[in-house]
Amino acid sequence: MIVTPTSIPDVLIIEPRVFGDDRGFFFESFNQQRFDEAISRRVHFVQDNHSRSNRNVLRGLHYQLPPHPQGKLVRCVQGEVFDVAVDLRRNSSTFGKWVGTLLSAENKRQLWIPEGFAHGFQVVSETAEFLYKTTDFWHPELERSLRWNDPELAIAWPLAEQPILATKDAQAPLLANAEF
Ligand SMILES: Cc1cn([C@H]2C[C@H](O)[C@@H](COP(=O)(O)OP(=O)(O)O[C@H]3O[C@H](C)C(=O)[C@H](O)[C@H]3O)O2)c(=O)[nH]c1=O
Repeated sequence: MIVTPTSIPDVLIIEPRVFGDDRGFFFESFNQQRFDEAISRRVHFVQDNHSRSNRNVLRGLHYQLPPHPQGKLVRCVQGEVFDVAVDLRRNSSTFGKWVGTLLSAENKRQLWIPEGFAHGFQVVSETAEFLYKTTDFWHPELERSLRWNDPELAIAWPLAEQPILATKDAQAPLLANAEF
């Protein structure tokens, strides 16, 4: 697999080695040993999630507060999404900065988003199915949202029209007022 740091070095793009033949394709979507080597630490995923969304749905930006922040290994297995991570680590030189990349069934790319980041995606295909592994369990009492179109973040979402949002995301606080 090819591991490429993004402009926020701890956020990694992972491209698996895909084996194609006249039957189709095979690839290892997760290998504990190779993943730990890629991020230079032992990671223990405890939960797998799967969501399906229609075009222009924007899920996020979400994160969990300490003591249960979630690291996420995300991928798109049908359709295509623009996936975004925002650095909320107070002592980080890239605090408040974001990175984004297109994840699709076609490119089979994955994004590793460490603990301390807000995460979200916008669907750019007719539908998209999104899978991700998390390093801690869901703690709804610690879950927080960050406004997707906060001018301070200035995330370059790909679709111009108003996205389809959950109420909690439409009403999410700006970074200046967020709790983290
Ligand atoms: C996150 C989560 C949710 N739920 C339940 C709670 C709701 O009844 C239902 C939908 O939850 P929500 O609207 O929060 O789903 P998303 O908007 O896709 O949330 C996710 O969106 C962004 C992209 C993320 O990175 C987060 O992991 C996650 O917050 O699933 C669970 O039962 N377990 C869970 O781990």
